[in-house]
Amino acid sequence: MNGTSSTAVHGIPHQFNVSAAISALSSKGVLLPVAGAVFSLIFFLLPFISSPKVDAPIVGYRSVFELTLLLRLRFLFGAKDIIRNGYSKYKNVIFYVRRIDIDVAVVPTKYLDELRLLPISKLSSLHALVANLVGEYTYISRILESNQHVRVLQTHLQGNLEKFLGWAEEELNDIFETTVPNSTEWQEVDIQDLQRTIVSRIMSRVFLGYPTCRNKEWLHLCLAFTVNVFATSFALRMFPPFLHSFIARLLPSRYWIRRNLDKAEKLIVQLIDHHAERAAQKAHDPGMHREDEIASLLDWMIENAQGNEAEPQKLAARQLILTLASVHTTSMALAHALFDLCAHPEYMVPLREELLDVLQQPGGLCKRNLEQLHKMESFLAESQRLNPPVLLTPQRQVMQQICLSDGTILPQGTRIAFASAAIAMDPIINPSPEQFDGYRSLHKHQHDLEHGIKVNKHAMAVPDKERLVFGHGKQACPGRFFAVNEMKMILARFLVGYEFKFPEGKERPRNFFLEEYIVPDPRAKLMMRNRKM
Ligand code: HEM
Repeated sequence: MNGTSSTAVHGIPHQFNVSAAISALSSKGVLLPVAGAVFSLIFFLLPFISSPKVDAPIVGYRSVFELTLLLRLRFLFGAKDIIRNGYSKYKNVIFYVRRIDIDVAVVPTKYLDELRLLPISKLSSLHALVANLVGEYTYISRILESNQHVRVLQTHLQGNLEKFLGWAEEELNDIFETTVPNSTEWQEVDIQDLQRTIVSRIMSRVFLGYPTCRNKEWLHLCLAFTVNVFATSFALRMFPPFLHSFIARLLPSRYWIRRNLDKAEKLIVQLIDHHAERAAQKAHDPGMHREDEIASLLDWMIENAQGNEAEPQKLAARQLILTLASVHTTSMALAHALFDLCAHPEYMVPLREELLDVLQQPGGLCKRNLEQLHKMESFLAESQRLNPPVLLTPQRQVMQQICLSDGTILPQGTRIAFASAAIAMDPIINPSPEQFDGYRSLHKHQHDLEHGIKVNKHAMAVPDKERLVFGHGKQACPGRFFAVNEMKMILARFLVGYEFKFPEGKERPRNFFLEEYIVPDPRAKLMMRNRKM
């Protein structure tokens, strides 16, 4: 996946990705290592995988005679059933699943309350992410040096949500004028690619500001980096750690990660210079408003850097990591929502009516109006419930031994995760879980209101034991409030201006699974045309 080509990049993101993994695995740079993996597994890998650290059942074996190697290989494409069966059998106790590179302890949600506020020094999502992405060889381990990428979202993005959503809307207006197909005739559209284009422009506007958000080279980097990171990490995870340094040198995708980072750094240096020029202008013109200085999250990161955080190399890596966390997750969720809308067209009219009603208020797609789109939020939440990006979330690495309230010990080095997707399909939590009910969370909230519970614990961005798609606790996704509003804003534009349907003879595309990651079929398209007003 080269760093300059202008062809569309199909990628998926950790919670962050799977079509990246799928296209990555099918790219010729990775086929060889994948084939080698089988050999490697048989002869080397098994002795190197640490055995379970917690005394808990291991799920998934078909019989006592099944080889562990086969179970690990089956997890590659059969994780959904293995985890779901494990969850139905051991809902309230810890059980293990065997991934190709590690055993993961799946922990029941009864422990969430005591785990959610533990400091990162004890239980770390970052370390789990870095390990999943084989960070030492994909340069992702740089995020362990500081948490600046989380601070900027938790403080500046979250604190100025309205302003950033305003910028998002501006960018969206331009995208709909210049990029989104415009025709009164039905035409087939690669809707996943279109969503990636839209979301990467919006995120770049927020992260780097205007005009970088329209810089083709940067936009390509955003998508290529994720694909290259996933391609490299999936290939490496097939091999025992002692071979990683050797295999990494053979992987073209790893070479391209390095190139992506170098290019990003050059661009960031220009932006740092620009920031310095504006700061100098301000020194001459004290009347200049502070708002003019902070034109992007990058500006905030420069101004609020601690230690060596403002070094261009570090800022560039963090910007790409922010992109990796935000673009594919959001664009995939939007693609799923449109697939679900076509599969359940009865929702189109009520969602559109709610939207047109809200748009009677001044402010267009401002935060206040977006918050009124209750049906749309419920619909998006249902689409995510049935099509989450990851089956096991949140994931954490135990950094120091933890003793749980019932005496259960989680030893240092244990990888823990929650069976988020299986929980969402639990009929006690969500009756008739296989059925798509676009108003499910709306009805739950209405039911709560009737019983005097005013707080909306069913709001999409509020992490809850029964809804873990954005993680949970202190380390839950720091971009989730922006993400939900952004998705509503984009879906609203499509609903107002367009009609959709599946191509002739097609139905809702199935999802692909790779380990715990889920992606929509990367080949799936939609038909769209301008709506007659
Ligand atoms: C539908 C869209 C999204 C989904 C489903 C999603 C999901 C997640 C999940 C499950 C986590 C891990 C949380 C945990 O371990 O408890 C996470 C982390 C993260 N997300 Fe999101 N996310 C989305 C959009 C975004 C957006 C738009 C941004 C940026 C504005 C963002 C930034 C991040 C970052 C930086 C992290 C890593 C935090 C860390 O390093 O600990 N995400 N996300």
